[in-house]
Amino acid sequence: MSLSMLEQLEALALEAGRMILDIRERGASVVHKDDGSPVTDADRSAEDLIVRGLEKIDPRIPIIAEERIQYSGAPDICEQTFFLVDPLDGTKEFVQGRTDFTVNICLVECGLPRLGVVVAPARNELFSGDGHNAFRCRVSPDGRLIERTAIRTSMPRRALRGIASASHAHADTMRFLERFAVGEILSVGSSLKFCLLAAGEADIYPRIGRTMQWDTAAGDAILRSAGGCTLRLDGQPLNYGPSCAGLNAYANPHFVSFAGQTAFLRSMLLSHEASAATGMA
Ligand SMILES: Nc1ncnc2c1ncn2[C@@H]1O[C@H](COP(=O)(O)O)[C@@H](OP(=O)(O)O)[C@H]1O
Ligand SMILES: [Mg+2]
Repeated sequence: MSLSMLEQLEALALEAGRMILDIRERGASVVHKDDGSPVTDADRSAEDLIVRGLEKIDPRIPIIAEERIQYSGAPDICEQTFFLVDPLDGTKEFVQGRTDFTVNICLVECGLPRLGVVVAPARNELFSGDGHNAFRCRVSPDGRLIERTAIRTSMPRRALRGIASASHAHADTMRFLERFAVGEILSVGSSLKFCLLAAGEADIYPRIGRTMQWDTAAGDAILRSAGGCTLRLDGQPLNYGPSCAGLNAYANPHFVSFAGQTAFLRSMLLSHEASAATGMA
């Protein structure tokens, strides 16, 4: 029986996750990029493995991957169909010896995140979504899927449960959470934030700060597949694809991810005039 595209992406992300854990076991070497953010040999090796795998799955689909775009530039994107790859999201957490780091692969179609896979290798977990259904899977210590459970977002409560970046939650993010009367706030590194919204463990994830499309696409695909949504602060949809020439082409605007419906989040954003009041749009 031939595997679906989602199953092939899951297998590839699991393989990359195993490689990352092996490198961590041996001791990863860390250098800092021009922007001061860390990169390790685990990021680079996992990305090479994923790119080779994606080229085998469908050589016609262009690949935008975090590390290679910095030295070889971006390929031409036709009709907004392409893979977005972040081989190791949450590199800071990885370097600090924490478990909230992930492997991310997303297929973008028509500017929308359609298929997404996020593997958290140190937590033995995989999340995925195909546009209709989302899954949380347990992974065995040798990297096999051993249990697949369907997940949905939970109906947001009156006191929203917030989730924010562990390493990059700026004052603007905290002000946003206060404005929306968020009660408890979980602090988590990497794209796991989207996955925890998708699994019903949090309600709202505002990101008032810099992210790139490869950081968010796979997690966002899973959240949307589970019934949630992601909007820019002005209430417009968050889309994927190059917005200009150069490296900033794949930078995201500020955004909010939500466990409920798009119309509800949009009316919340507009009624609170979040972007206008803070100048954060
Ligand atoms: N000052 C900074 N240093 C490092 N990464 C930053 C950053 N500001 C934003 N980021 C982005 O935030 C991502 C991590 O997300 P989070 O803060 O939600 O854990 C990083 O992904 P990488 O770890 O793949 O580089 C990076 O793209
Ligand atoms: Mg990243």
